[in-house]
Amino acid sequence: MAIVWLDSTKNELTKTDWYDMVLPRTSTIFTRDEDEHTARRRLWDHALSVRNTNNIHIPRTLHHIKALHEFIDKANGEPILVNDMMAWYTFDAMGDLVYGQDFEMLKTGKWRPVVKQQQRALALLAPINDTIWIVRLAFAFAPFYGKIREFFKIIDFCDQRMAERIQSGAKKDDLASYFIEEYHALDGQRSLKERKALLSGNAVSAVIAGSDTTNPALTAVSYFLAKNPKDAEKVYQELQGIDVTDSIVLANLPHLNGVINETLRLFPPAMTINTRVTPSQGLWFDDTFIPGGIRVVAPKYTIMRSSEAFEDGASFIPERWYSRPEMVRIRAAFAPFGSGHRQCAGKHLALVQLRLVISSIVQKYILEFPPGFDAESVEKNLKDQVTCRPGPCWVVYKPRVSEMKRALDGNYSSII
Ligand code: HEM
Repeated sequence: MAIVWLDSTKNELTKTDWYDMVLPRTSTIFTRDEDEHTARRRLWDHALSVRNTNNIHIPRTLHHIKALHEFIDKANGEPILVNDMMAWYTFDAMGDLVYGQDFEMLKTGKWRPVVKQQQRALALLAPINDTIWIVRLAFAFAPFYGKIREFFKIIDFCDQRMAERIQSGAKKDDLASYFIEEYHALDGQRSLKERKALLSGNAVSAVIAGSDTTNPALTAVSYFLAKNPKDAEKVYQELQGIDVTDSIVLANLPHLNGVINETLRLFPPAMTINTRVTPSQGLWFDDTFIPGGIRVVAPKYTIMRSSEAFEDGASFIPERWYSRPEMVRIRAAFAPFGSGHRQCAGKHLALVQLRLVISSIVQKYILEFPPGFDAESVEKNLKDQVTCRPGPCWVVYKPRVSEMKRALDGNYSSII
């Protein structure tokens, strides 16, 4: 299976020049050197370990989930543009996780200009993803030109937050503390310039890799829940009598996790980005010889919808993940987080966040599309812009209490 082969330690595929995009900055995601990757990855595996995620990062997230509910309540039943709301939630939560600083977009209900600019810059970069040398040239010779300047602003923004974080000297349990520790630990082994590039690369990787992926996943799951009320109801039934802040219990709810898997399968946040290049001597993939220096990609969007791997692959069927396993023909084809030694370092954090946010929302609200809204447009307008961008998705969140009250009122009036 191509997805697994791409990052198998058994072959010598390496990352393409796409990963040079933010040079001289580097990090576990941006380095193309395998030994350097192993060394840098250790820090991320430690920082985002299951233990740290459950004990440190997730308790911080609960505060942002509360802000998300307050935002929904403020809308008072008016349609909400889910794409914006989830972008604000994920950037606020990642700002806190990385720097111990809430970006407060949910609270203000407004974009931080720098985050909006970064999204626009990624949209611009998308069509020239495979010719990253054009982007590098533009970065080198026209850094102050329009959209390119916008891309740099998010980097400057992350660097400024990191500088503030270092200056404050505070000992915090955020991700920055791990990056700063590494910065100091490499003193004497690496030049100051290299250490600064690593510090900056780590901060940018954390904010972008952590937010721009969880954000489309949460938008897409809201779309599927509004589109498939029976599935939302099944999740609601599973949540009866359980503590929706208990991430261990949530990990074992079959329909909730089926909904998440189906969302990540049909709208994979990283649709095609992980490109690799073949070694100079070339290599075999099954019976196909691929010469050296060729870029290869296993596009998740296409593979995860294929009928070879999934029966009725284009349909949203959460049951295939628990009661209808015959509908998953090739299990290894499901790899929204990548696979092997380069797979997502934040997989556990992302899954726990998705389970917490979705279950807390389903427990409290019924999701519906506003009258006249063309729901199919969310999928029709889906774009691959480094990460996945669902089309604008408008949803009304009806509090379940008022639903219950309406039903009761109805009963009373029929009795009277
Ligand atoms: C639903 C959410 C997420 C999805 C689907 C996802 C998916 C992926 C994928 C496919 C890769 C491989 C990219 C490549 O090789 O080019 C990756 C790498 C990575 N992700 Fe995620 N990600 C998610 C959330 C997160 C979160 C919350 C973090 C936390 C900061 C994170 C941090 C990283 C890092 C550091 C890497 C680089 C790993 C390495 O090369 O060693 N991701 N992610």
